[in-house]
Amino acid sequence: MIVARSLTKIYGDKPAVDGITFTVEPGRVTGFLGPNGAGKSTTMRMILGLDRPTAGSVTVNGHRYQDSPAPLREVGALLESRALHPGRSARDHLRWLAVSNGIPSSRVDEVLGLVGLEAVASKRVGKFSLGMGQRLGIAVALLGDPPVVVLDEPVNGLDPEGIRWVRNLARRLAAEGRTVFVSSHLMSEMALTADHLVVVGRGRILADCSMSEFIAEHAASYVRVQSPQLGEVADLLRRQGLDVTPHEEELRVQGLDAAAVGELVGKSGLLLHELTLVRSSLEDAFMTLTADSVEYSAHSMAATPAGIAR
Ligand SMILES: Nc1ncnc2c1ncn2[C@@H]1O[C@H](COP(=O)(O)OP(=O)(O)OP(=O)(O)O)[C@@H](O)[C@H]1O
Repeated sequence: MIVARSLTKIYGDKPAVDGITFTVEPGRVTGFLGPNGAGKSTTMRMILGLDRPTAGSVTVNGHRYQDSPAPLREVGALLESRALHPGRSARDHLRWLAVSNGIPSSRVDEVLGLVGLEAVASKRVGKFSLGMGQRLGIAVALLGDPPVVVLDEPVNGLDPEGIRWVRNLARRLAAEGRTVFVSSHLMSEMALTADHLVVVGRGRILADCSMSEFIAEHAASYVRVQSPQLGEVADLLRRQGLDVTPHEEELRVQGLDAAAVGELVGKSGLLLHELTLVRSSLEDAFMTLTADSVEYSAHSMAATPAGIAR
């Protein structure tokens, strides 16, 4: 379990992480979601003792990471910036880490198999593609068979098969009872992977809830109704207490599902030309939630078109 309390990191006079409190529970995948610059990597670096909090604290299984007697066996991590010796093979890199952390070298071939790198285990890591490098990073994270796994943007640079593999791996690790904390700036990715979400923007928590609560609260849906008798249909539905918004040549109806709206209109003898459930995507919900927290948005670029052309 990871517990952050009022965790804060200030660079210069700018808070990168601004007093956040959250818990990452075992047995589920917790998605750490936020736009670029939201403070995800900084938070993960503090979890792993690579950055010192300006204030507040974060503990892994009850103590600070740097106080752990066997850190690699306690927390496995994939961070964005990896320090790999380019001349070393993948197997030698893992062996070196295993030996220096008291992990049996038999585990090296196990993790190479787990991440699908057996065939290139002897290749120099300097020659690895981005995707192979990500797989090696995940092999490092799993080397100590840790109960807590922290993955910073693990799908970066992966092809669709690799993305699916990471997703399944994260879910499997959680099903084994581990604490799995995965960062991403893509809601669509998290929607398929995470059971729980911690959403951050500009170093602050914007949401901390289950995936299903997030969907229920933020992904709005309505029934689109088209009819040659739009005014009468609107009156009928409003009399039933429904929330009806005229929009161009259609009505947007909230409060009942499409079938129930259709039955109501059908019973009244009014004509219907279209009845569709429209769900705003989770990506839209995430964009709306984080709109004020995005550091570099397309709007600021659009305001300076000359700058883009150069
Ligand atoms: N070493 C540093 N020195 C100064 N500022 C930093 C440093 N590291 C991060 N920052 C700033 O802190 C803020 C949060 O950065 P961080 O990398 O944690 O965000 P992130 O959510 O991981 O985003 P990304 O997905 O772009 O990496 C940003 O404004 C960033 O510019």
